[in-house]
Amino acid sequence: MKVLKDILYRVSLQSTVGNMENGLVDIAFDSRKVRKGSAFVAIPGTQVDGHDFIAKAIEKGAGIIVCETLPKDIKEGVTYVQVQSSSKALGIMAANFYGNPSKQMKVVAVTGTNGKTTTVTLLHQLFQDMGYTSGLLSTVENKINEEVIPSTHTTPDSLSVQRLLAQMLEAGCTHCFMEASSHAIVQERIAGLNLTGAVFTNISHDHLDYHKTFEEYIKAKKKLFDELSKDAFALVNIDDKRGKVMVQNTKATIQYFGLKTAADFKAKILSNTLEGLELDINGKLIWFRMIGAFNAYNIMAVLGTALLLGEDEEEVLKSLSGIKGARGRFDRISIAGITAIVDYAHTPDALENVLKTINEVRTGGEQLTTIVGCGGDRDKTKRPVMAKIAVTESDKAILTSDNPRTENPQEILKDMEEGVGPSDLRKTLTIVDRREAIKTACMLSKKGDIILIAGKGHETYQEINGVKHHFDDAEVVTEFLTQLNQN
Ligand SMILES: CC(=O)N[C@H]1[C@@H](OP(=O)(O)OP(=O)(O)OC[C@H]2O[C@@H](n3ccc(=O)[nH]c3=O)[C@H](O)[C@@H]2O)O[C@H](CO)[C@@H](O)[C@@H]1O[C@H](C)C(=O)N[C@@H](C)C(=O)N[C@H](CCC(=O)O)C(=O)O
Ligand SMILES: Nc1ncnc2c1ncn2[C@@H]1O[C@H](COP(=O)(O)OP(=O)(O)OP(=O)(O)O)[C@@H](O)[C@H]1O
Ligand SMILES: N[C@H](CCC[C@H](N)C(=O)O)C(=O)O
Ligand SMILES: [Mg+2]
Repeated sequence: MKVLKDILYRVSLQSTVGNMENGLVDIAFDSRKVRKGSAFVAIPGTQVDGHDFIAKAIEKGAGIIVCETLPKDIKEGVTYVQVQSSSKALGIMAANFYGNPSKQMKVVAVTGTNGKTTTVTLLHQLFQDMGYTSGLLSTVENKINEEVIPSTHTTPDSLSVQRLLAQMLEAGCTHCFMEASSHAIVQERIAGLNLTGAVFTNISHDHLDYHKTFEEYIKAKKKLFDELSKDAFALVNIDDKRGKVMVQNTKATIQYFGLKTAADFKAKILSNTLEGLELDINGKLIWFRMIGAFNAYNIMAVLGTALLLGEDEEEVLKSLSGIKGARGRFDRISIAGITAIVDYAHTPDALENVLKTINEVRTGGEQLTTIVGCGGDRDKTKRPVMAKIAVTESDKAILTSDNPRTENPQEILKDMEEGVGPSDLRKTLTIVDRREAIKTACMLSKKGDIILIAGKGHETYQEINGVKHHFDDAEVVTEFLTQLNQN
């Protein structure tokens, strides 16, 4: 049995009541998961306050309570630990509980509005390809070597992070590549991690529902770099206007990557087509299977990380050149001479990048139809902006539902329509039902045309009122294009 005082190593304590030698069988931050002998950590949340469940946790057998405010009613035989931030304490306690796995592996966290999943997935594939056993924590899936563990968040809660890392270590993983979402950084889901390095891809409009202002959103991402140790590396996109801000207070060794500005890892795009990218990297001309200029940034982030981890440039480029990237990111489906592209672009910046890429690589003449929606219970201010980008950059746009969650899809679409100017109305359709929207786009397309289905990428569900219904953009478009092909 683990002992409380060991688990609290490096947690800054404000006060304690009771026996610090008490044992614990596990740690829980949800009273519903407490069992006899658990330590319960009370966290103030966005919906409720964990402190309101302390009595419930004790009733269920918790012998240790970690909290920010001590309850009035102190129970005999229970140990109370008061800390300034329970979520931070939880991260450090989780790391101690699982034996600090991140100290025995090389863990790299990637943050930024777009490109996190792509970058960590490429890194995982690259290191597997180069003969390492490595782990992955991402929006699409978590992986221990090649074993897939379903993912519920972009960055799991801190207990899950540490548990997964411990499992990775046990499976022989030497590296772990993980996404650090801004929510996770603010909520201290990565507290207690010993990072070998952190990467910044870019920052643009998203999640203002949660962070309230763009400044707060920048601050959230910057916190990752502020907290790196002096032995770590901070690899930053120099072409992003906030790149330097990210690392202005870091103790880590700063390195830059980019395409436009002088950088430690720099590339030039030689060609950009629907087949892939050709890059000039230090005079070497290399072909990659990834599509779009934004992926040149992701490739450079991956190359920089691999080199900072001590890998050989030639070997890295050889492997990287054959890698395809993450599911649902610029996935191409060609049937009946029509090209459908399924992409996870769910921010204005991502949508603009994907559409610009398509417009750069298309030959002209063909019709480009974009199907896009915006998620419910998420940043409302991006809705008109994304609709505007879709209609401006395409020949036809169909506004439809993404994951409405608890919102009325019609209301989300009304918010989106605000972004469509009068002159663009004639090329815009609004079809609430996503399946109908995809069907309509297929029926309006002919040989040579392109359909972009944006926003859901790898997702295989549509979340409506708390229920996830099976829905897969790639599956639906394949069904309708196949029907067209047969007629
Ligand atoms: C807004 C947000 O990020 N919420 C996360 C947060 O929950 P919360 O603060 O709302 O928690 P709460 O429900 O208020 O409860 C507060 C505390 O009381 C506890 N509780 C609650 C009820 C009870 O009966 N007993 C009890 O002890 C809860 O366990 C919790 O510790 O902490 C939870 C545990 O870690 C997360 O699961 C939850 O993610 C929700 C489900 C979510 O949807 N998060 C999204 C927005 C998210 O995190 N997204 C990012 C990616 C974004 C991106 O970059 O695209 C991600 O990393 O996935
Ligand atoms: N470096 C990049 N810059 C801008 N856009 C990008 C970049 N990389 C990918 N994208 C676009 O953003 C979409 C999401 O990419 P990805 O899943 O890699 O990002 P993410 O940061 O993991 O997103 P999330 O916050 O949802 O986890 C892609 O489908 C593509 O349209
Ligand atoms: N991690 C992002 C994913 C958005 C994906 C999009 N399909 C949506 O549902 O809005 C979020 O939770 O905001
Ligand atoms: Mg992601």
